[in-house]
Amino acid sequence: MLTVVPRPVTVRAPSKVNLHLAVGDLREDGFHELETVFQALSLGDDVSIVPAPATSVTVRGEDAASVPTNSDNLAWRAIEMVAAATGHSPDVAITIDKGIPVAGGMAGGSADAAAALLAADALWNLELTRAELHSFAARLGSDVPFALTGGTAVGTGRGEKLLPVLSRNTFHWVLALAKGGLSTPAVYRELDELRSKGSPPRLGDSKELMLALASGDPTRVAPLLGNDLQAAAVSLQPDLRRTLRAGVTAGALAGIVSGSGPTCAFLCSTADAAVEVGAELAGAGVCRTVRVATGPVAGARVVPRSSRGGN
Ligand SMILES: C[C@](O)(CO)[C@H](O)COP(=O)(O)OP(=O)(O)OC[C@H]1O[C@@H](n2ccc(N)nc2=O)[C@H](O)[C@@H]1O
Ligand SMILES: Nc1ncnc2c1ncn2[C@@H]1O[C@H](COP(=O)(O)OP(=O)(O)OP(=O)(O)O)[C@@H](O)[C@H]1O
Repeated sequence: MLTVVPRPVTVRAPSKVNLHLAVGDLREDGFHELETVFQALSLGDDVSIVPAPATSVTVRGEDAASVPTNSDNLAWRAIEMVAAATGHSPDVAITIDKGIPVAGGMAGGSADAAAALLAADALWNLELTRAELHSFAARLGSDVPFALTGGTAVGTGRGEKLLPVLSRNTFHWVLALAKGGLSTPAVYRELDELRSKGSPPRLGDSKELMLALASGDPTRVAPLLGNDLQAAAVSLQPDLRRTLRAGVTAGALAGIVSGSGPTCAFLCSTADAAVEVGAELAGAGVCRTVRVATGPVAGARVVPRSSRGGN
């Protein structure tokens, strides 16, 4: 008798940088009201799922050891959520190939959650609508909806309400990965603390940035990059100040802390400039390692079997 061996489904999801992250006041539900402009970057994670006797998570890659392999993992939670809502068994083996730094402010866990949602949709032939996927995503985390949509988008609410932004050209980034991670809630708490003690400057709206993105000119975009969480991340990890300076000294157009940090993102004028800035930063001893990346890229996508290595 012929037994049908189920084929794994693999989904690739992007990381993100916040080009503009204006943090409003703390809401009653514990979240802050945001106005943010996200850009999806080419550094990504691959998440594969295949039916198995029980749910499990295996994580591969440089930062694998610091990622939970139980039901705390956001990919596991995504599978459980879709399974419960659609009457499927959540028994799948999940494999995550991490290219996104863990606890780095680049939405790695959120990317895995978004990838797992799409993988469940494909494995179980659910044909979920974009609205249904978005609703699952928003319940999993504020950054998860953007990992599904990708591109460049403005996020409001706690970051989950998205509208696409016109962005011409490909931008070239250097990412300086830090030695440790930063906890997102701790960084938001630190910002509240800084604001209770004084009046750190607050970003305005993102209108100028939108025009610069539409022009596609990185020299217009660079001076408009801004992140209200940067002061809080630097307060918790003062070494980041040195990293930010080193990137600009190395020739980047501008540098910012990515999201809640501690990854620093440097916008460069060309692909060649990014390689040069990356090499100089790597030699300056101001970070754990560097990566170059481009943006914007697409949101979470099923990887066709023909373009997968090995299986
Ligand atoms: C820093 C950013 O990455 C910028 O895009 C996001 O705001 C964080 O998004 P995330 O990691 O998906 O965060 P969530 O898992 O939704 O929330 C984690 C915690 O971060 C804080 N949080 C998050 C989003 C938000 N708008 N306000 C907040 O204060 C809250 O303490 C919350 O309990
Ligand atoms: N699949 C996952 N990948 C990475 N971390 C995960 C995952 N699932 C749960 N976590 C937990 O979430 C924490 C934050 O990890 P993550 O890489 O998502 O941070 P981040 O990139 O700073 O998030 P964000 O930018 O969305 O604030 C980790 O320390 C880890 O304990």
